[in-house]
Amino acid sequence: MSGIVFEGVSHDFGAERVVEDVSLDLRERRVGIVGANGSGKSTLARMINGLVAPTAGRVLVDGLDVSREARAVRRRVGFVFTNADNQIVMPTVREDVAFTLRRHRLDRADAATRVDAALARFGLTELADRPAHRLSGGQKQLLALASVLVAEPGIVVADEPTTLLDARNARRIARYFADLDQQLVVVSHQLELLEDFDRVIVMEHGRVVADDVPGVALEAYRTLIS
Ligand SMILES: Nc1ncnc2c1ncn2[C@@H]1O[C@H](COP(=O)(O)OP(=O)(O)OP(=O)(O)O)[C@@H](O)[C@H]1O
Repeated sequence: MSGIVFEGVSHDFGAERVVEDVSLDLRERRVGIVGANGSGKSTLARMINGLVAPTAGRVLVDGLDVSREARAVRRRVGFVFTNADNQIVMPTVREDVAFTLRRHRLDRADAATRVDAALARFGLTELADRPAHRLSGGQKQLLALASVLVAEPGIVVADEPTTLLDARNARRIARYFADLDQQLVVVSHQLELLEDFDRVIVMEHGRVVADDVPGVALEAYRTLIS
């Protein structure tokens, strides 16, 4: 059973219900999630790898219940945070990308080859020995993507991964996403990034209010916020 399944999922932060009875069966390769600020997109995305637990219902990843089998799920799901600073754990750019591979039991040469390839793919080769915390906001976003994707997780969830990128790097990421073999779930306010996705979910006040091919779903969202 591959894919991501939400079964009657709700989530409350204190007295506030921020996700309300969401049921989805996500098997498409590229799924976008859009919605106004505070509509519950990040909370929904975070439930895919157990960063947030459902208050009601359950989330399954490849048939595994995320609440019960969090470790196994986290090995399959790579999560790219909105705020890349949350993700930087090592002093330099190269070390940070390499850190993801520490559990992969690769020999040094294989690991170095993969790290170099990831750095090149995200335009970070020149910055490899720089202190990671001193990169610009956009460079940190590229680093966050490289650090997650170097491990080639089966599913990639990215929460607003292109907000700080210039047009050239945003196109670089869009092309990279288009070529990615893995399943990809992207939360974004940049609607053009999702235009050639397979499916787009529109959230409003914690509920799914549209769920369709991008042409239809994005139009519904534009109408909603206009
Ligand atoms: N840790 C938290 N504790 C309490 N409330 C929270 C927490 N995280 C989010 N919320 C609240 O839950 C609601 C949904 O937040 P969420 O981050 O899922 O929205 P979003 O659609 O991703 O918004 P944005 O587009 O602004 O990133 C908001 O009202 C927010 O204030």
